[in-house]
Amino acid sequence: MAIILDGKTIAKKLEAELAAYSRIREIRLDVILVGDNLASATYVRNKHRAAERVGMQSVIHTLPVHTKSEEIEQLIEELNSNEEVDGILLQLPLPEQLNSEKLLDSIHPMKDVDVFHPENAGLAYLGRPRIWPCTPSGILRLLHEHEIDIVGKHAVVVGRSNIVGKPMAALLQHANATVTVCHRMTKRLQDFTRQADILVVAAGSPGLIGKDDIKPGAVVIDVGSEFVNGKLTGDVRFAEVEPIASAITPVPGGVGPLTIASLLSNTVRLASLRRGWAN
Ligand SMILES: Nc1nc(=O)c2c([nH]1)NC[C@@H]1CN(c3ccc(C(=O)N[C@@H](CCC(=O)O)C(=O)O)cc3)C=[N+]21
Repeated sequence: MAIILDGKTIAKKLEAELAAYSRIREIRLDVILVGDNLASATYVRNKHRAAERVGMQSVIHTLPVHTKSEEIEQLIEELNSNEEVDGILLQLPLPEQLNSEKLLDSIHPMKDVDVFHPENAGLAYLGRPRIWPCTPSGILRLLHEHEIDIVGKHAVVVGRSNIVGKPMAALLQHANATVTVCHRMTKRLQDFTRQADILVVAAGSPGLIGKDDIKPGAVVIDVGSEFVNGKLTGDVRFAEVEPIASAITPVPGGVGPLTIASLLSNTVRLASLRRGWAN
């Protein structure tokens, strides 16, 4: 029987802290959503609602699927130079005609809430973070709130994306874990995952991890969130892993809500750095 790491409850707690701050300062997050990807629309709506709950201004720019790169660049340019805008998030994935890297690079580093800009990523990887990407920082908060010790533990991260896997590994290392990173080319994945005291699965591969892939007593963090037959499905087969793990996140209700709370928190942080409110 594992402890269920309830992301919703901790997200609420984080939101309460942020709401207290939003009462003193006006903070604004702008989200750009291109195309009509159903999952993206859901996540963007969740972000908008969370921002409203904490009293933050949230503006969503919904653009049609065939929008030209130049139009998005122009919008980003406007938001970059608009003093009222504290954070800019370009929702991924983008339609295939668009160059994500180029567009993400054009977001001003002081408004880059996702930590995609090389300057922010570089600072974070050097251990001098302005902010950490939303999902990794949410996961660290989750571990911290449940008093799960990280120091000296073997953390295994499955996935090496710029938004989750890479920064997750860096952040765990920063928190003094011993870190192994696995990915789709890893041979004998199970040999690695079975050694994990803390297993973070961010492969985007529904049901990838089962009971034979974990060490009894492991802490299992499931970052997977794919719609399978209309149902949000994680990378971990929860029902079979839960009895063996010591703690596990559910999907939904685990990492997702904390990712959003961290997004709001990152927006506040960048606002205070940019506007000189930082203490
Ligand atoms: N530039 C960018 N930044 C992102 O951070 C980003 C992105 N693009 N593209 C897509 C992924 C995915 N992502 C999620 C956010 C919230 C939930 C979430 O709220 N999940 C809820 C439930 C979702 C639902 O209502 O069905 C939960 O797990 O309980 C999930 C996934 C952010 N992403």
